[in-house]
Amino acid sequence: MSTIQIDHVSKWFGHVVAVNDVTMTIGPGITGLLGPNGAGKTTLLSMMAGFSSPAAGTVTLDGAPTWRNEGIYGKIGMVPESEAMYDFLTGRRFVLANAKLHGLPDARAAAERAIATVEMADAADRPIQTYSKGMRQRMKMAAALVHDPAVLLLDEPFNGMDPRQRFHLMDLLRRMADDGRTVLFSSHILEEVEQLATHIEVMVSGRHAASGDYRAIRRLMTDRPHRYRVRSDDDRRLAAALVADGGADSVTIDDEDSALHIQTPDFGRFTVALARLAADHKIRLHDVTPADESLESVFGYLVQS
Ligand SMILES: Nc1ncnc2c1ncn2[C@@H]1O[C@H](COP(=O)(O)OP(=O)(O)OP(=O)(O)O)[C@@H](O)[C@H]1O
Repeated sequence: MSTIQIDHVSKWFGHVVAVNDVTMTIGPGITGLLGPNGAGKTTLLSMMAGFSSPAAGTVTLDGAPTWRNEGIYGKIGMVPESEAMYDFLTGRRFVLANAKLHGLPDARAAAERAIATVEMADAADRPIQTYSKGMRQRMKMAAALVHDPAVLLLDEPFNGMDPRQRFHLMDLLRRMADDGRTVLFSSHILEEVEQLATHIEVMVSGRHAASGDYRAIRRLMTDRPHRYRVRSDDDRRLAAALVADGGADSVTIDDEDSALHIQTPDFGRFTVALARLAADHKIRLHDVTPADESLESVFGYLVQS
């Protein structure tokens, strides 16, 4: 089991601060590195992989610096976003070349194993230029997995994939994580991260904006309004009670949806008040659903702040 520690890391290109004093820990399981274009995700990944140096701070893998440390290449597999792949080679030769670069004792067997893992054996003798986007991505994965690394870093791996390819790659990454690997993938697509990651790190404009489970991130932002959808056996009486209580910014009765839509500045106080008011007025609550706990809205708040 491996852990990457990023400690007060900054990196700039001329006047552009790509990564600004970022500290985070990436452990086993699947972590989603989320942020809009230009947030600094690729720059951070390349420092984790040991491809570039931090201008300030340190990036370590299991305590050893990733920069200028050949030893870490045996532990990390990186799937870059770029499409460059020596298109004239067959998939098999491409993966085998990577196995040889790693100096593996039985490069051929390692390449075959990696190709089988990504389920590309049938297409392995075709030139890469004949592959679809999803097939290329899988061969890039095979090349990154050829030395059986403990850490897998993927830069925007789902870009340009159709839903079936996306599903396949998600399944593969879950299997990698189940084997105890540390898997980190970057994305600017909220839905991808929400579906796959057990842990999320959010970058906005080079800064580390949030960390953790996305619901927990949402709750941390207590100064933001929270929206709930509440269904009960008497929505009108419940709405009146909530308005009288004063804990909500707005209460709307949605007849079409047969629900109340409530916005409150303090979710902790609201959830306690809601249960108390329902009991006091003998109103049965059918369900209480946070209406804005999708990653999309979390991200929206973070980008605004
Ligand atoms: N080699 C470079 N030279 C100059 N500026 C760079 C270089 N690499 C990155 N940048 C700048 O650093 C910032 C962060 O870029 P980075 O590629 O790390 O972001 P990102 O979150 O990966 O975005 P994307 O999803 O668009 O790749 C951007 O403003 C980018 O223009």
